[in-house]
Amino acid sequence: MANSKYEYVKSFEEEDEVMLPNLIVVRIEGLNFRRFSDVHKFEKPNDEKALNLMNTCAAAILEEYPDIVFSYGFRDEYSFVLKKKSAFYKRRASKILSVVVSLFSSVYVTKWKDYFPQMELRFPPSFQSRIITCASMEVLQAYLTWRQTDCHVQNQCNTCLWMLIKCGKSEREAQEVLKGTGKQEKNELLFQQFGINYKKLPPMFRQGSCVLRRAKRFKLEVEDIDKYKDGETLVKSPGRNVILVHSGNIASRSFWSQHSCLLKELGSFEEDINKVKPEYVKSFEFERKLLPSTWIVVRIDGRHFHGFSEEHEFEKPNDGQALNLMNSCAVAVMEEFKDVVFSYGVSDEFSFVLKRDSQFHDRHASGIVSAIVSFFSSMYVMKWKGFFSQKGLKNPPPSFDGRAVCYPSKEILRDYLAWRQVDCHINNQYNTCFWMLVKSGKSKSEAQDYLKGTRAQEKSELLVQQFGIDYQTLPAMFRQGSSVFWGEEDPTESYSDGPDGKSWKKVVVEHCNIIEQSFWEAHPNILDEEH
Ligand SMILES: Nc1nc2c(ncn2[C@@H]2O[C@H](COP(=O)(O)OP(=O)(O)OP(=O)(O)O)[C@@H](O)[C@H]2O)c(=O)[nH]1
Ligand SMILES: [Mg+2]
Ligand SMILES: [Mg+2]
Repeated sequence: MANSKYEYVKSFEEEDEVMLPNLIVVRIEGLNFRRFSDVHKFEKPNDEKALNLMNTCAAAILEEYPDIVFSYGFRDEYSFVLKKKSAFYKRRASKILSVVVSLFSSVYVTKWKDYFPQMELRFPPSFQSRIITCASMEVLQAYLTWRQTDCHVQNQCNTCLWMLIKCGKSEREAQEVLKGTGKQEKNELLFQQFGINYKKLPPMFRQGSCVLRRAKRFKLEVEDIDKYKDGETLVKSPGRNVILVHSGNIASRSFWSQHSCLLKELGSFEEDINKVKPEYVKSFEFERKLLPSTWIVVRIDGRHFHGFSEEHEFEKPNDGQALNLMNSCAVAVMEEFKDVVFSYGVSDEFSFVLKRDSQFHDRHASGIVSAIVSFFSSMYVMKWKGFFSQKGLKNPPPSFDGRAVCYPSKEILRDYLAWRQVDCHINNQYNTCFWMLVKSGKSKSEAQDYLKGTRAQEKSELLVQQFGIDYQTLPAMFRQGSSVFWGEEDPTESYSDGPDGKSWKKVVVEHCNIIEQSFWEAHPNILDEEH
């Protein structure tokens, strides 16, 4: 399809394929979870229900993405390991980290009430995610050991801390008591002061949780079984194809060899390790930064929304409510992330423009993309009922992929937005014709053939002549997409706080031509770098 002079903006997109033979791990972590767990009154130091909710989300990820063969999590983090030869999203880092965090977030919201029936979700949970590349099985082993050691250290420390707080110390005093104490001393403190034998605490708290694929010939009646195999605890089966296991050393040869799918899809470890090389840890913490002083655009796009819209019976070719739901989530993104200065949405996608000098997540691509995608996904599920009161959300809940691209000048940024709006126009005109033909009795392939090679002008005429539709009179939202931005001051209305202390403004949604100069002249503040 001919697609305008603006298409050159695609050349600013960077390749981010994780090359073979690197193994791909995605780690997600709760954003602002301290506040989230306070507001939702999680038990300290471990809330069993919250941990099981995390495990359920991990299980949903394994059920939905067959390339993920192993996952390990504790507290508010989870790591997902893709099989060795995975071609998931062509091994593109940004796509992979975003669809994982997106689905995790939307499942978290969907399943919330199963674990917290008495507690309303007060605000959307958000997670950030990143890719860790492991050049060999040895590096993967080091990564898993590092995470499980962290689980242990954090849990022991938090157990002491909260016991001290529960018996009257302030958080600061408790931290003072624990300063400089080793593993052994902490165990003794727990035993002597509180009669707690650390080793007897639930395995899920001490060891974290693994969700992995069920072996094909898995014969046990899992729900009834507590203990199986050496020192591992199989709690229950959180999904049809996956099992939940707790184990003291997930990066040991023996654990690996007990789970044939790990050996098959990932390979084996040469020997057991008990120390992680510092240079490996450094590599696990590495993150790519986006170029300074460039406009960052994060574009998100619904995953398999063709199927999702069919399943939820969206109106064709445009469902006003579905689009309004997308817009409402974009408004929430702008209110939450004050560095986002403009958003443009069409169909199942939204582009978020961050101001040129934004320091959001230190300009780390994965932090920025995942924070926005995760927040948007949680919001979408939370707001669903408000837009589709008669329709339940089916399983699996929706997810979005995302990527960040830098544009070096305002002109190129505007060409990017023009590219999206031209795309909106082309697709909408085509889809309007296509569905009118189908509704008038043609089969889908007949309609496709009929429209093949037709130009804009011919499509316009077809609509007028055959269906009496003047394309220009169709709703502006369908033809122009939706532009979301901080509106100008209007003292007659009530407003929420604007970006960077500029109060008395509110986010508005308009459907207008953003290709023409006039829009930007009328709204000089949007891309004003003095923000
Ligand atoms: N009926 C209906 N369908 C919509 C609407 N908005 C989006 N869609 C569907 O969502 C699809 C979005 O296109 P894509 O993003 O290219 O396709 P996708 O199925 O989401 O696939 P991926 O993005 O590659 O995962 C469209 O082809 C439509 O089928 C709507 O308002 N009504
Ligand atoms: Mg899509
Ligand atoms: Mg799309």
